[in-house]
Amino acid sequence: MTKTIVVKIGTSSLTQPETGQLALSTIATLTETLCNLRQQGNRVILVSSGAVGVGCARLGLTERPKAIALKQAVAAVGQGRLMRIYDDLFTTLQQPIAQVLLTRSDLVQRSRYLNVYNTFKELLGLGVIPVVNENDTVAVEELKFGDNDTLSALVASLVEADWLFLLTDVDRLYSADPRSVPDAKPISLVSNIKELAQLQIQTGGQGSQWGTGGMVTKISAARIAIAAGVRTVITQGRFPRNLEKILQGEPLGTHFEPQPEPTSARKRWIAYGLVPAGKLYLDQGAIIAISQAGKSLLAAGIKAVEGEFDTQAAVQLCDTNGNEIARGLVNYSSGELKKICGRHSREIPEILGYVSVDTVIHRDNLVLT
Ligand SMILES: Nc1ncnc2c1ncn2[C@@H]1O[C@H](COP(=O)(O)OP(=O)(O)O)[C@@H](O)[C@H]1O
Ligand SMILES: N[C@@H](CCC(=O)OP(=O)(O)O)C(=O)O
Repeated sequence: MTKTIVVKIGTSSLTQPETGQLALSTIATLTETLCNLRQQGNRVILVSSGAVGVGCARLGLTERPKAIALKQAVAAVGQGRLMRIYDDLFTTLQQPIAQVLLTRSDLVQRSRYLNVYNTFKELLGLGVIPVVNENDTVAVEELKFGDNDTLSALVASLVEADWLFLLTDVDRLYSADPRSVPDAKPISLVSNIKELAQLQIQTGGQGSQWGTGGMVTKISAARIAIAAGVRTVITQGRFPRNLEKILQGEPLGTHFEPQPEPTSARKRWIAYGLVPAGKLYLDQGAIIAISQAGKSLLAAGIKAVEGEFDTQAAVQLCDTNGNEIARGLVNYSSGELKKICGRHSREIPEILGYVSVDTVIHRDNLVLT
């Protein structure tokens, strides 16, 4: 049966760790594998990192730049090289590809979000393999995906993919970073989000020399994807042929089972497409009301408000320790909320001097994260 498959490959798999030069055999095998998947009738999207790494190698830089302007310049050099290599390899196998460079702002505005969706739909309908990356050269700090693990999960969620593969330089997820904890236990299956919390996985530092987020971003990517009903697998990038084996049922890598009832597309956009502009800290009663009883959020349960935002902004809903529980679109600005937090809904007209809605966030605009 035809499947939609999103494959994300990290810099650590695309380049040789010792020299930073391209790992040509890996890229060639990945190309062949993705073409095979296409020929079997699947829709395939490749999310490829490497612009900064390849740009560094091209310019003889031995470290990933920290200064933003330099990183953006280096990415502009590397992205072109990367696409050239992909296009040469895919063209050898008669497979058309397309470059899709995204920034977070492309997903924040609903009309642009839908536009991106339509473009992917057309490309996949044409049998093209879109090669996606963050548009590093123009992305501004506040509106960045920051890492391609998150980007790939958002793309998989957008196109409602069946599979998301996160290819990296370890064969699977472990209970702790196997580089520093040699007896860390391999994890083969995560059946639901609750289990993920119970596993208490340690993710150590920032990952390999050239990678960006380490395992932290892969786990949060898996959360986003499984909430959208996408089965997610973390596996080793050095052996791209394993993708076909996994699709045939071999138990390789770490599998995250998709949520049985995926969150709706609009709620996914609220939770992960939008960039939260502030935080509301909730008392225990409000947390139970929104998370267990499926209720809307009322002003009475808000203990504190953080950030400056207008009505209809996306905010994070947290417990008093700052742990995020949900996100939603507010019916009041931060200025109004600071006045009415902790107060009963019937007091709102008197405090504000005008009549407005009872709910601070209506349950239709509220999504548990
Ligand atoms: N719990 C863990 N299980 C597996 N790997 C981990 C874990 N915690 C941290 N890591 C590290 O994450 C690295 C992969 O992340 P990263 O370097 O960002 O890769 P990529 O470039 O593929 O995105 C691994 O090399 C590994 O050292
Ligand atoms: N957009 C950046 C990659 C960011 C990123 O997430 O890198 P990685 O951790 O190697 O997947 C680039 O192309 O260099």
